[in-house]
Amino acid sequence: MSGATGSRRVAFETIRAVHESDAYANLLLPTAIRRAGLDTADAALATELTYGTLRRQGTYDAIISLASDRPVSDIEPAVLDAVRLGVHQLLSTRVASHAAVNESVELARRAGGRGAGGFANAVLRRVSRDTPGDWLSHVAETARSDDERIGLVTSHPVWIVRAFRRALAAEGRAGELEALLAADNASPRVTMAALPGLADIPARARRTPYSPIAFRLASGDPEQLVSGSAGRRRVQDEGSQLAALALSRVEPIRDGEKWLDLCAGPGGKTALLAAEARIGGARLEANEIVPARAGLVRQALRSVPGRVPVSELDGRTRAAESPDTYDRILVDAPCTGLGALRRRPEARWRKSPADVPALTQLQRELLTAAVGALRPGGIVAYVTCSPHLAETATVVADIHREWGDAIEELSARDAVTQVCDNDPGLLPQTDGSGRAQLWPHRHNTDAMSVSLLRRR
Ligand SMILES: C[S@@+](CC[C@H](N)C(=O)[O-])C[C@H]1O[C@@H](n2cnc3c(N)ncnc32)[C@H](O)[C@@H]1O
Repeated sequence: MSGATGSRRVAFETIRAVHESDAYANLLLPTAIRRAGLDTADAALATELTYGTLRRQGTYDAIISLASDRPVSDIEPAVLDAVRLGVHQLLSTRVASHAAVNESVELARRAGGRGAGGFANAVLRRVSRDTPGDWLSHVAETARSDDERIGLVTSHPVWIVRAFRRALAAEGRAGELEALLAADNASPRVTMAALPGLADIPARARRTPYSPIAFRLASGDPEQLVSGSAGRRRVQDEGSQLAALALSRVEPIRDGEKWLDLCAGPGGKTALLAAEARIGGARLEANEIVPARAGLVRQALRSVPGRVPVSELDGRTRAAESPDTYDRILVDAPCTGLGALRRRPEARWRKSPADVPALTQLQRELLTAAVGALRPGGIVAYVTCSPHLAETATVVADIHREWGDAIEELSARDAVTQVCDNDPGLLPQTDGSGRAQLWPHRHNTDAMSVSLLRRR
């Protein structure tokens, strides 16, 4: 199977797996594309259809509900996915309408029989009669509040709209909310890192504005570059690079320093810290609670000469076992991941506000355990791939309350800025903290938050 039909089938089956078995599109898609034997152009189409349909599902469901005159919860899930895929092609791609409709009708018919095909046909023909702009207006009219309108039009759950607005307001930029939400709906370019001291940025690559080790390929397959360099050139978001470098370069490394990466899986930042430690003469250790992910950390570390022990413990226990030991600790905490919605198309529909309290409790416990494992003078970087204030500013404020004068906050904004090739223009936080917040719409990175705390 190949061609546009093959692309649509791969997209449909991937979307089904995401909804049926909680699969991750970014993990499933490469295998599905390989199995279907898609060429580069068809693989790109399959990727766009899968990611676009999943990202914009909130908006499309509102449109389908209007066009079919029934709530989407009343539509058989496989048929609904076929219709969503059709709506995406009609409203957000240049795919010819007849192809979008006919192939989605066929997918719906195969999934649910002749009646389902007829239903999909009626809904998609109704959708094809209005422009994308008209549909956004129709959907906006159904909203009961301004936040709901923004959520429906930009395809974000309302709680995420609100969390983002608060995080932007914490630097006086609530007015950037719609730009941020729009950035979440665009496909990010693949960013790579050349591990310091082990690989150079390839001559044909384009530099990115901030990280001194980051680049993007104008053409070619990033995975080939990764395997061809034995992992010394790696795929890594520029924000993740800056978070790790902020810790490793916040001050000169003294020979023999002890470093710990407490929540290391799958090991992207561990590999970078290992390369930095190797240059500066520090000794890195890593820890990851999930054994399979600890395996990925070991794999990532193969690209860096030298031994980095990887333990598989709860980070709270791991840190508590080594009081007053480390000079630098990275706590890249488990979080909602709201800062990486561009790259994980289904993520916004998987998390809920109910997930936040348990995560923030764990984040506080990991961070306080890490502070306890620092030597006097040692520094912990508390990093989240989320701008949600409950996971960022509030966790750090709680740790300040707990540790009082025993810790001081360093300026993570200065530390990140110092590392950058160009000034990222990181904005001060209204809470007066030194926290650095990166943003997809401003920096073209994930929305990483970095705080640096020194133990006195
Ligand atoms: C945000 S990810 C870390 C990403 C990683 N630093 C990188 O750059 O590749 C957080 C990790 O923490 C792990 N984790 C969750 N709970 C943990 C705990 N209690 N102790 C240690 N690790 C934990 C998760 O399995 C996950 O791999």
